[in-house]
Amino acid sequence: MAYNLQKEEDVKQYVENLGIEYRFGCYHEKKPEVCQLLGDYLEAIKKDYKKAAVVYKNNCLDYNYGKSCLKYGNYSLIGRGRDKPDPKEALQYFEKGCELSDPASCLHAGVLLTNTGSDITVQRDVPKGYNYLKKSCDRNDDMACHYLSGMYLAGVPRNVVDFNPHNPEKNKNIDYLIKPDLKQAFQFANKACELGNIYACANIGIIGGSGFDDPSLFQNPIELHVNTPFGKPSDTLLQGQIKGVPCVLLARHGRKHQYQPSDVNYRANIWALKEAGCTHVLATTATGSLVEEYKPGDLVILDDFIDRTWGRKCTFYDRTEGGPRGVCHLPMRPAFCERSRRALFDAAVSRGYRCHEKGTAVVIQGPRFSSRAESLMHRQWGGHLVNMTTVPEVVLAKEAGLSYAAVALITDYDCWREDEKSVSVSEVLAMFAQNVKKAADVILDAVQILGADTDLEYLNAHRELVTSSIMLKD
Ligand SMILES: CSC[C@H]1O[C@H](OP(=O)(O)O)[C@H](O)[C@@H]1O
Ligand SMILES: Nc1ncnc2[nH]cnc12
Repeated sequence: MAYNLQKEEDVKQYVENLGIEYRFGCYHEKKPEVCQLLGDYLEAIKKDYKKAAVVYKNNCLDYNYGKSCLKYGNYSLIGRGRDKPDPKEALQYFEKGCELSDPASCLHAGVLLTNTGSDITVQRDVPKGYNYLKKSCDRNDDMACHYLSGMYLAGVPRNVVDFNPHNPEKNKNIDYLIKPDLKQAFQFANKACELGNIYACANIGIIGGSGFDDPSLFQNPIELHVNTPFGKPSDTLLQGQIKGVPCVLLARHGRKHQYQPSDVNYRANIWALKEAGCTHVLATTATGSLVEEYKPGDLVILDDFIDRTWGRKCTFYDRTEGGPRGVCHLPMRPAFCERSRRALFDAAVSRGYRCHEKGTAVVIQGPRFSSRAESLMHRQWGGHLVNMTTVPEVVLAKEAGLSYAAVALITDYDCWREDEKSVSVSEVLAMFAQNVKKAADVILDAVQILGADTDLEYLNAHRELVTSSIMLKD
């Protein structure tokens, strides 16, 4: 029969006939896939959860249809189509669904067994739950891979009460059922991303410079202690989420600002972020301005640099034990990732902040500021800004195959202007404090822009560039 679905009567008739067809296919032809459709029909169209529950349950038990076990398990878990929730029964159905090769059932069984929420009443069994999650991830369930990545990132303690996400020192001595393992976390996140889970794709490192290392960017961050072949990063990493996008925050100079620019272990910082699974790094930096139009209080999305630093370790490829092998001759044009630069710039513009789309930073060794003659020379060289930290950070991020961009906040006019006093540290910090909200807003919004991006080819391009730049690997 032909239906005219513009007509209400025809639509009603069509829907009724669909129900009749599904009942016939399920009860007379005994086709389990049609019984599943009947359950979905009762649930979504008739909103008759009691009947839907019976159909799913019977289809799971009588016809061994895994997806129906999952559905009935979910009904048991939330008490749908029945008097009250029954998590123990839910687990039985998830386990049966998993035995029947339904990856989502394995995921649900795994989550129930490993979850620690107070409303969960099944006996916690992490090894068993882990096996279900692993089975699910092996069968290409992206959520299971993502969940496993989270377990390895923070570790799973034997006794949940021992674990304090805000006191990593204490956590060092607790008994873990699954020890934190950043390599495993990264591998599972990678697989989840390849399977299309965009929340596992972007994992954004944020390097906060002078005046920007506010842990309250995240709710309930977890502290990660990381050691690297290149030594320790400036501080513990704070791992959390910003509106659902995984992020890792690191204070460039340490949270107590204990490392001056030439003493920052840039290699350990970038390596640690890479180990924590970061795909991107967004950085802030306080900078002096070398040109009139770039005014204190403005933002600049850096697009190039002039390196005036010396003696800083600026490559991972120096035969450090545990580091990569070969000699890496990396092109530096463009120095910064265009995609991440664009995210920062779009974020600044949509906030209505004064922001320059481009700027070359002259990176001096510090810790002293420039002399007047140096400042005038930096202007002649074509620099727009001056700071002390962008090199080697940008270079190492590029060597690590990461997408790196930096938002500079102008704090002063350095010392090139006639009749004006020179920059001072108190001026820099006061100006930064006055404007830090701008930098924070731009970073937070850029995180959302990058997290929602589904075209991730540029991340592969960053990695491939590194591979193609290495000589003498063995
Ligand atoms: C605090 S004055 C100079 C200092 O400030 C900038 O630090 P960061 O880039 O970490 O914001 C600048 O690069 C100098 O290191
Ligand atoms: N004038 C300046 N020189 C170097 N680093 C800076 N950071 C902020 N202002 C600076």
